[in-house]
Amino acid sequence: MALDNMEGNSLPAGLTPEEFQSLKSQALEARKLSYSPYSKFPVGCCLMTKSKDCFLGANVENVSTPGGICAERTAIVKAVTSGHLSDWLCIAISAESLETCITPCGICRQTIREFADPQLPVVMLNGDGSKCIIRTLQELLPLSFGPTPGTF
Ligand SMILES: O=c1ccn([C@H]2C[C@H](O)[C@@H](CO)O2)c(=O)[nH]1
Ligand SMILES: [Zn+2]
Repeated sequence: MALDNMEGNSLPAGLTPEEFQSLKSQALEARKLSYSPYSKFPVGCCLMTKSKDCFLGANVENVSTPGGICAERTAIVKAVTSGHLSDWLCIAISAESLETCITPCGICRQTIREFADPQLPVVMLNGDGSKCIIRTLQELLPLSFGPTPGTF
């Protein structure tokens, strides 16, 4: 419980408490955009840039399972194709479980790594935002293989 609450986490740098609340509620809200008839596991994502622009994503599945895409990568492709390649402030995700905070899959961690600094905060929420785990990308993907040699 302690780990999943704000304890051990610090507010992502550059965010006011109000902006953090908004980030969390947008990640929760984004679940409504999910197309997940196969898993019935809606996931929402809010990617916030340093200019506080928010890109929402949700998982979009396919009858051919590998054709599905996670919420995180949906938000990422929206941000990148809107010109936001290198100015990310943080990324937040939520599924429906009230007990457990969702954590990003390996492919999404690597996709985040393509564009973000290893210090990017990743905010992992439970289903109503009452629990939260915040870790840097580096903590989620140690010794990462990224596009800039020598940065892990
Ligand atoms: O961090 C995650 C984990 C899972 N999913 C999606 C993929 C699939 O559509 C469904 C079940 O795994 O949840 C995400 O979008 N993000
Ligand atoms: Zn993923």
